[in-house]
Amino acid sequence: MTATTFIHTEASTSRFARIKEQDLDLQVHYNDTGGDGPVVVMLHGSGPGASGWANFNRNVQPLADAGLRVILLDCPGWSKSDPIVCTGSRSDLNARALKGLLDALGIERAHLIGNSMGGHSTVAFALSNPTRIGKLVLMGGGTGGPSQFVPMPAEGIKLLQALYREPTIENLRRMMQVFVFDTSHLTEELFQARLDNMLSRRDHLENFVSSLEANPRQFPDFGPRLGEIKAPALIIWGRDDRFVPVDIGLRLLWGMANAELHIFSRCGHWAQWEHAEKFNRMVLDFFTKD
Ligand SMILES: O=C(O)/C=C/C(=O)/C=C/C=C(\O)C(=O)O
Repeated sequence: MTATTFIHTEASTSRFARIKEQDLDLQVHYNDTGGDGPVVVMLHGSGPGASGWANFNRNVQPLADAGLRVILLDCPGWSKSDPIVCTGSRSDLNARALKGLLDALGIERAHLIGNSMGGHSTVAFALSNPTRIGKLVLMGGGTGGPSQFVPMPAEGIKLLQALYREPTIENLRRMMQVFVFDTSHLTEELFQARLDNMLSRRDHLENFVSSLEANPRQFPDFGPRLGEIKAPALIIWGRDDRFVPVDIGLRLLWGMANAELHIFSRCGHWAQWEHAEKFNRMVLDFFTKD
């Protein structure tokens, strides 16, 4: 007899929570699935139409099947979470939202996986809530601030901002062309899903543009404070990342007390999607072994 695999879908794992944390009093959307093992929260990037599910759809099943409780938070201003204009540090705002969600769900401690903006937010959360974190996985993000080699904003970030200002399929294709290394994996279905997500929440797009106008540096440089983070951290980067260059990963490696770095070749800004199988193995190994 063969065992039946439980398939974790966006719809069946979709949940809402009211969170109150400092200045925040809003509804956030999240996905919650998996086993009764350690909790892992995944935080998505800042692209138009991004969401926890869009960023991590290749990672939920293997981690949940291994018994982890997998939570994907849609940050305020994305997907089905409430809209917001952010005039200060977006990394810290997302960290407050995460604290609010963990409190609402009665979760004391969690491993965190952050992609791009999600990496910045993970570091912000680790700095403000050091007793609430287990291990950290950071991909394509962890701190704002300069690259030593690439003019900032990087070409991908310029295309991302252009897409927010003019959310058309042409601008989406332009951004996605530099988003991943091997563009042959980008299907029409993926483009359409992204476009639908984007256009279904024009308030989010307009708020992002207003936020940038109020404060162009949404993601502060945590460089001087990285040494405060003692939690084990696995930093994963794409060699060919044209959004957040690979030397930002090196800055994290040097700055954090207990970090290791893996660089994938033939990989852009979406390591967890472009190299999903190996990424999932590495992360499971990192979470389950001492
Ligand atoms: O400006 C930064 O440092 C961060 C940029 C991002 O967070 C870009 C992320 C893009 C995605 O993850 C996406 O799915 O669109």
